[in-house]
Amino acid sequence: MHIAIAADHNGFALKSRLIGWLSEHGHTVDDRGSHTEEIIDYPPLCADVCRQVAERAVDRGIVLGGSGLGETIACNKMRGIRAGLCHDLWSTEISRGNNDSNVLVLAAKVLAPERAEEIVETWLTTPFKGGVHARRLRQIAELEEKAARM
Ligand SMILES: O=C(CO)[C@H](O)[C@H](O)COP(=O)(O)O
Repeated sequence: MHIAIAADHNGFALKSRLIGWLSEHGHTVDDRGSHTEEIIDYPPLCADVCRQVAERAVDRGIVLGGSGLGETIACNKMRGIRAGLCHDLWSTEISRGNNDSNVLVLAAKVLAPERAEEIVETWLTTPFKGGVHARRLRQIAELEEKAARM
């Protein structure tokens, strides 16, 4: 897959490791920054990755922060984005199987690097189940449309 990835200062080190893992596993990675451990605000990084996903310049996005909570809020403000904050394999499977998440958010201050790799692998290989979940995603998309008109 073609994946855009970004991290703030808290996620920088884990981002570097994951870029290596993704490349070793045959994925094409677009590193959108940050490129240093200097303190940086995460919302513009989230917006950039999500724009790549929404415009289909890439297949999926990955964003890393300390807790990942603010990143998840920011990403889900972007039209067409379904971002999931995943700390374990079960929620990762749900985020793909039920929610068809197109952006994965990871908490660098919570996850061991090995677990982060397992989560990424699960997230990249779990298919969307469709069915009743497709109906619910349509309902979420309708909420997004209504909110845009408010
Ligand atoms: O995870 C995050 C947001 O959800 C950020 O990494 C975190 O909020 C940055 O905070 P600080 O500047 O205090 O390191």
